[in-house]
Amino acid sequence: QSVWGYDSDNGPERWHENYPMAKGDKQSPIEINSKDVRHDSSLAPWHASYDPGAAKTILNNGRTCRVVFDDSFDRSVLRGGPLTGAYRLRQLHLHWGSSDDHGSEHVIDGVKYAAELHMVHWNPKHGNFAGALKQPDGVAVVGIFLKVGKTPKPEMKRILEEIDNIKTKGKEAPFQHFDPSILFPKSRDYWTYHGSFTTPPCEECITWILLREPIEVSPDQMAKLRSLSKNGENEAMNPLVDNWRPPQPVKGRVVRASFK
Ligand SMILES: COc1ccc2c(ccc[n+]2C(=O)c2ccc(S(N)(=O)=O)cc2)c1
Ligand SMILES: [Zn+2]
Repeated sequence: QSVWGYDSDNGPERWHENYPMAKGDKQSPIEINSKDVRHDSSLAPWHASYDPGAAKTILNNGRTCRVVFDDSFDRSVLRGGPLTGAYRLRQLHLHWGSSDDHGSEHVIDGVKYAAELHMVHWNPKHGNFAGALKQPDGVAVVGIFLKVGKTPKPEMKRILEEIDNIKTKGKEAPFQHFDPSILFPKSRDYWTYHGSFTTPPCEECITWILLREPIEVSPDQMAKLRSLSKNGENEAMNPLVDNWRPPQPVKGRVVRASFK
């Protein structure tokens, strides 16, 4: 069974063969065009209250670099914005390109960012993550765009320093005392719409909250991400890059903005 990936023989164009939801009408990512966005003054601000002690490990699963958090109780939660109730932070991960001019999954007015960071939260009213995947209000993902610049955010350093310990697929390292809210940009402005996981099985259970202001990373921080391998330690190095799904059909969905 050909496991899904981002190569020509198992990439986004073929995911629907094993994961039919990939052809649904609420798929993510999407291209956001400001002219089609509707400012919604009733949208509340969002709030994250994360416990740095909830961070557990960082791992390379051959498709992304992921930081995992303890989500066994309401320890690190996201509230407000378009959400009802508190959603528990489960993991964060990234998508990036082979060069700085692309790599993000969502595209804003034609702009592709070098990378996109996803903070994944789930709604505990559905019992557990697996249950939440089956609900339209099951999951909330905060998306932060990364652009390459000269004043990199020092907080990204922490994640990228760990990269040396998880170079190959399957490698995991302890990653503790980390509060991911330090990665948030100054502005709280966001777009929100209903969509799906951007990886198989592509369930349509996600309330997306995309932050308007990108954060900056340095060229060598991007090079660090690109030094991860898709393969295991006893296999040939195969750079883990271009792990992004292209924009999917909007199909009449409305993207709302918290800002004018
Ligand atoms: C059974 O084990 C799993 C484990 C993880 C699963 C998953 C099903 C869907 C998404 N996930 C994810 O964790 C996941 C995948 C994609 C995204 S994304 N890129 O933020 O849409 C977020 C979260 C099943
Ligand atoms: Zn993602």
